[in-house]
Amino acid sequence: MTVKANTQIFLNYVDGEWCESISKEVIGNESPSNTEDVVGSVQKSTRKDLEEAIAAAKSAKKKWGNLTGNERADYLYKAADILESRLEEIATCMAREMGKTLAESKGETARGVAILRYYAGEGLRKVGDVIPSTDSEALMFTTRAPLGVVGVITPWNFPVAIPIWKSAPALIYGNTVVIKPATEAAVTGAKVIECFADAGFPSGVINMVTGQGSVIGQGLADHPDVNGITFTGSNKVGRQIGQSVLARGGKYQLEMGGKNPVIVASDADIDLAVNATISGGLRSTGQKCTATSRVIVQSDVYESFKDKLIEKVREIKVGNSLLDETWMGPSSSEGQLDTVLSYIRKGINEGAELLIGGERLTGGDYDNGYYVQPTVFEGVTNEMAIAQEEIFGPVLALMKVNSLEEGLQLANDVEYGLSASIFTTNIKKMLTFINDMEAGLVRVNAESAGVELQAPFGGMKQSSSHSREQGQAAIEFFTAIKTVFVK
Ligand SMILES: NC(=O)C1=CN([C@@H]2O[C@H](COP(=O)(O)OP(=O)(O)OC[C@H]3O[C@@H](n4cnc5c(N)ncnc54)[C@H](OP(=O)(O)O)[C@@H]3O)[C@@H](O)[C@H]2O)C=CC1
Ligand SMILES: O=C(O)CCC(=O)C(=O)O
Repeated sequence: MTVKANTQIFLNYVDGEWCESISKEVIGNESPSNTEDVVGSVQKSTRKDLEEAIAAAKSAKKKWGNLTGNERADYLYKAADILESRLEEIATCMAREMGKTLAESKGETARGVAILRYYAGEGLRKVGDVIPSTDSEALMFTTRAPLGVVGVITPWNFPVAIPIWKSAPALIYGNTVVIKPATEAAVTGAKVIECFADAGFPSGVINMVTGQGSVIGQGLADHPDVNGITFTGSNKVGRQIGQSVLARGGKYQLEMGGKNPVIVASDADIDLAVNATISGGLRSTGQKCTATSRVIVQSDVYESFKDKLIEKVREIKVGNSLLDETWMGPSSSEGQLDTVLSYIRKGINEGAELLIGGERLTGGDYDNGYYVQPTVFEGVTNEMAIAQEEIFGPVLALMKVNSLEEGLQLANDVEYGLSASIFTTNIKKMLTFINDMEAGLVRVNAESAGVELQAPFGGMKQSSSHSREQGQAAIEFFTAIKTVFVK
């Protein structure tokens, strides 16, 4: 696309320097709220640019890995302070670039600051255990070694939090990083890397190369000097990355899609369930892997839940992500909008009943962006695409059931297993749900989205590579255990 004369061009960050790609080509990012607003441009890099970044990370890894956790923590604390001081600016950039509302963008940037501080704290926590040896004269214990160079491939839907929740643990446990942010949100990603650069990390410890997924992302996955890859994004790309890394004996971690259910039991607090369904399903325009997309309601409360839900959905204000009155912004891109609209058409064609929404929003300022109405279907059955496939948009599918058992059976009858909620006041139902729900995040009387940085995060079934990120669980991916025997 053409770059407007006043558009800032963001460079790659390699070996402590901001550099132009040898391609001399850039990619311009426009706001999905208003396509006339060009947010900035990033480098359309080549494999040669990537080679340089990986070489820099490889040569920096020994020295960085030999620092104490406390020394590494100082850099993370500095990056956190810088990000905090730029919170307003970076959140505004995120809201413009990928269409999340400004309030949510500020919340996510503050979460990035908190994650950096949390992992800085990890620098002083234990890394191993003393294990009794059968030899009375020996000392046996575990310690941990960093993987080396970690490739970080991130999506556009959390352009601050995800790059940080992957890079911060990688760094504190002694790895060096080459990050490839999602192209659609790479200007925001570059601003996050500016915070790391300004914190004075030694050259080569953190590097960023922007460009196409098939070139830079795949290049990271294929490179023999990249010891581990951590990825969040679609199942299609995730599986491909997993296979590439496995084929060369590297380590990989994949966080992918979800088709997250909420069960509303007959004894639920209905107002709570309605509010949580709306927040979990429609905030961020439904573009979260943890977003609620299936709402399974017991028949005796179905009508009252449905009426209250529709009444609240009708009140949702859709608009430009920068405006205070906006509750829901646009889809992040034209492609994403088209995907959402095509799922809505599929829902109608497959016989689901459209209760509200279903259309692209047009007229006035809407014509300059990728806006879609919040949409609710009923009469959805499990064979329908809208009950099985990740839509990544503001679309809720209502399903009526006669019992918790039937609800759980429907809830588990998908290939995904990321997040799930139940609304009930009955302890037995809560416990049954906690035991029987096939999901990595199981939530009771709380929305399906929203994870806490100090707790493990990841899915079952096709939602992840079965590892966990965040909290102290992150150490399992970013390090290898060494069992030491001393006599
Ligand atoms: N689980 C989650 O949180 C997310 C799920 N999704 C799901 O994926 C769908 C498509 O979104 P999309 O952005 O295209 O997701 P992708 O999986 O295509 O992108 C995620 C990241 O992978 C990169 N990538 C793309 N192709 C390759 C490749 N061949 N090798 C290595 N890396 C690659 C992307 O780069 P680039 O941006 O340059 O293409 C981006 O950095 C969404 O509709 C949604 O259903 C999307 C984002 C997040
Ligand atoms: O729900 C959240 O806060 C995290 C969601 C997430 O990780 C994702 O959508 O990729």
